[in-house]
Amino acid sequence: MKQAAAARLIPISEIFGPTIQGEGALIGRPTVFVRTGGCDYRCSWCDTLYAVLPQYRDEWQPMSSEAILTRVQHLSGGHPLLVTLSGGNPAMQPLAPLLEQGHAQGYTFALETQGSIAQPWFADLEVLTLSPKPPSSGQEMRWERLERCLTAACAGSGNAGPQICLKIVVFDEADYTYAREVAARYPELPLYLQAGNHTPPHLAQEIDTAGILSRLQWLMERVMADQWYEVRVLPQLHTLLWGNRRGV
Ligand SMILES: C[S@@+](CC[C@H](N)C(=O)[O-])C[C@H]1O[C@@H](n2cnc3c(N)ncnc32)[C@H](O)[C@@H]1O
Ligand SMILES: Nc1nc2[nH]cc(C(=O)O)c2c(=O)[nH]1
Ligand code: SF4
Ligand SMILES: [Mg+2]
Repeated sequence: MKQAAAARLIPISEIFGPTIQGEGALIGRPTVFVRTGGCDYRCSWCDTLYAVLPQYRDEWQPMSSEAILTRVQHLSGGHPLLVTLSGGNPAMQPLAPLLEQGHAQGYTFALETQGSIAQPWFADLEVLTLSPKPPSSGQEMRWERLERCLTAACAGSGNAGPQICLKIVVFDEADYTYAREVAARYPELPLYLQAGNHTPPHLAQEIDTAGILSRLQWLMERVMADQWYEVRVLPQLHTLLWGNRRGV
């Protein structure tokens, strides 16, 4: 009995907000972030390695879904709002009870994941952001896994299923070509290009905002030159506002 309860605990790296969602389809939207610990990927430029690498495990707090929701309620002053689940890879965690309990109190949920692990509870989300990793990440693309995530999100019987969107980080021409391939495979899904931050904490002392903005400019010009008019091009707004600061 004790063990079953322990199995439902979720390793939490941080819970913070309300802040604005700095990325993708919901950019600018007030939200509280719940960041789970642990990831099945090791992207070369990951900006949240403290929620990825096992060496940080001691900093992750095992929490029940009730305790997570209590913290979210405290931060939001009891006003239901959008909760963004990120990580690490939050798809590794048993989040169905959190969604159920949060929904009962009026909270809505968006999830950020790379699309490597599918969960039946994807169907209970309001928004699912799939962020398949481009060549610069050093991770191998497994299309069948992304496909399984899409199937899981659409398989729910009780509701309409989440709004699904794709978000691809672009650093260079090879990443851009990859993004075009993703768009060609999934023409029906809204796709966001996100200019990469080449100066995450483990790679630089300080953020290079000017460098990020010139990549964003290159990316916009690249998209216009291709007359690619269905895509959306964005920076990480929180990075422009707060650099590599945690908890914002
Ligand atoms: C830290 S990840 C956590 C969720 C999940 N593991 C994922 O990758 O989608 C959240 C988002 O940040 C993006 N990201 C991570 N490092 C970045 C960087 N250096 N520059 C731009 N975006 C980055 C990821 O690609 C992902 O879209
Ligand atoms: N403000 C803000 N927006 C974000 N969008 C995605 C984030 C993430 O790390 O998953 C993030 C984050 O850490 N902060
Ligand atoms: S998948 Fe996400 S959290 Fe995991 S290493 Fe890559 S960017 Fe970081
Ligand atoms: Mg981030």
